[in-house]
Amino acid sequence: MIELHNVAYSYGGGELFNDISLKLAPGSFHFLTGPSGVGKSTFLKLCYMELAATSGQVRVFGADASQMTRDDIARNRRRIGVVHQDCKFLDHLPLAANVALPLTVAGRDASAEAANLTELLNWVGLSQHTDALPPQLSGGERQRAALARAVIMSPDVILADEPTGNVDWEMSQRLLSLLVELNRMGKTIMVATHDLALIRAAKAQVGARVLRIQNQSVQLAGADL
Ligand SMILES: Nc1ncnc2c1ncn2[C@@H]1O[C@H](COP(=O)(O)OP(=O)(O)OP(=O)(O)O)[C@@H](O)[C@H]1O
Repeated sequence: MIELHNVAYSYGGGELFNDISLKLAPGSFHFLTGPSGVGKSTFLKLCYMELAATSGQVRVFGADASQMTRDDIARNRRRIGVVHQDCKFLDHLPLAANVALPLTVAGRDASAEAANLTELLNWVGLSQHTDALPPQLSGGERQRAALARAVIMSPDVILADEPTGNVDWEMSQRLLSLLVELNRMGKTIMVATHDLALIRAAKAQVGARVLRIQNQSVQLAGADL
């Protein structure tokens, strides 16, 4: 699905990553961990082609990201659902319209897919809040709305950046179970988190692998977690 071959990345100062090689196989579930500032968000951005590798090759759905046109990148990105760390919404639009936004942006008729939208909002437990404006939602509701927005285009891959960052344990378990359910449906998942308790809880439910960023590299963590 997503492959990195000898990838390095630098924002202009020192190298953040050096010589990373990794494959995200279809249907896999990975956690990406490491201390704050180590490069988890940057790594995800390389995977969804928000950033281009300084050297080496990122291959997304079989194609070299550096050779893709802007249209290719846009088309391939629709197959990747991203849950951003800060989950921004358009505050003047109700929740349902915010979740449906990727459909609208892709030129699809959101009203024709209203049944799917209703089902999706129900799945994340937000059917009572469809008309609420984003500022009226709690942290956990916003995170679940962000997850719904990330999956509305039926992506093959879901990349989530600290999806449980600002929620309590019960809500983080609920978000985790939604991600596990998506994985069971065949989606490839990568979750960046520094929450080791969440990783342990997930390992009891799903065959997740844990990648740790350290020494400018990404390594498979052992069973010590
Ligand atoms: N646009 C940017 N320009 C320059 N440096 C940046 C930029 N974005 C991030 N960085 C730096 O790159 C490093 C990695 O940042 P990144 O956000 O990827 O880390 P992270 O592991 O996701 O952190 P956190 O867990 O705190 O979200 C940090 O030192 C950060 O300051």
